[in-house]
Amino acid sequence: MNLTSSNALTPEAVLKVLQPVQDPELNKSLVDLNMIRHVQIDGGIVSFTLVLTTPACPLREFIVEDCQKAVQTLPGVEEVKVEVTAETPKQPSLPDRQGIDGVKNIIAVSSGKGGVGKTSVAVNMAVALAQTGAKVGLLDADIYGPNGPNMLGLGDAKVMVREGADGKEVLEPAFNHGVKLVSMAFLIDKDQPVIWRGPMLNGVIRQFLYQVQWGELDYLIVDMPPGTGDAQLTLAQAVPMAGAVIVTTPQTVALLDSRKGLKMFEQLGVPVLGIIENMSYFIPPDLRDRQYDIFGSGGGEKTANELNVPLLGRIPLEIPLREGGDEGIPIVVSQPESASAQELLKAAKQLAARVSVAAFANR
Ligand SMILES: Nc1ncnc2c1ncn2[C@@H]1O[C@H](COP(=O)(O)OP(=O)(O)OP(=O)(O)O)[C@@H](O)[C@H]1O
Repeated sequence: MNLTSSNALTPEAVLKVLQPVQDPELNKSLVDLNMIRHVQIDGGIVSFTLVLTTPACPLREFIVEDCQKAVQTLPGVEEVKVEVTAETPKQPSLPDRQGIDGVKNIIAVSSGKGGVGKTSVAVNMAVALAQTGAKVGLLDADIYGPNGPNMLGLGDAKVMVREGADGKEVLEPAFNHGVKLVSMAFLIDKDQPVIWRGPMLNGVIRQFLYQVQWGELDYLIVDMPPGTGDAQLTLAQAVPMAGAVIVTTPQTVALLDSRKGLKMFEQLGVPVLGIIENMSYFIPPDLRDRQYDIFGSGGGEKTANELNVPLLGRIPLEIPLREGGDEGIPIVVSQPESASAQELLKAAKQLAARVSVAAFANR
């Protein structure tokens, strides 16, 4: 009997023992998903690359640990080295909707009504995703309150127009905190009221989608105007969307409006990836262990359950979040350890996970 060969530590033996380890979100074997690559053996040291479906994977440590435990059951293993990288899947294209070259996932951030913190959430989630290593763009399509540039510290930025390789005009996005940005604010005179008819808005949104040099992006976050209007319709009919996120506060009135928004996206064939409850509770700066439910509590969770969509996060009301927005340094950069920054990062990771699940479900 040849004991050495049957017990030999080989790449095949490593893949075999990793076969039952699943991606907990996709419920499929990591090996079958081609997420385990470049298995190498050097004496008792086993090394391989784990290719996740998003750099923002919320279960990264958990999956690495599962892999290490499985490989350590093989005789002769002294150490398991896992190099973690990511390849974000691209949403499949649709016959009647034209994707953007290089842009893998387009995500709308919407709210039923204004002032719920939609832009703050969109900006911070975009920056949080970039912090995990993802390539991120932000299209600020909120004509009524295009605050994206101010919140990203790009208040004085202008859209740069130049001639592309094919002689057509192309727009260069602005860039800060790891995020590429184009905003309606770049086109609007700050002192003039915005009176745009549907076709005009439609034209600008399409220009921002297709004429901007976005380059390679894992996620393009679109900050929508509040409500259910032309911008939502244009976006949903133009590009294949990974999905929409609805931002709400815990109050009943805000939640009723959110339900309408959610129904609208469903009617347009855009999956709702989740709800984010903002201003969930107030943390006083001088009493950090206290929480006050200024706008009520539990509303986001109740609505998410009722409508069968995940609640991606509950962001507290904190003064530094507002200050960060005013100063152009998002709280995930200025105070990453704060409760709201942590919750925004968690929500961004949950969102990325939902996008990956949707991309694989559509294959
Ligand atoms: N969790 C929070 N804690 C503290 N301040 C917040 C929070 N969320 C938002 N704000 C503040 O509330 C104000 C409104 O937020 P924001 O502009 O993000 O809302 P919005 O929903 O995008 O509004 P609109 O749709 O009307 O443009 C801003 O001054 C912002 O800094």
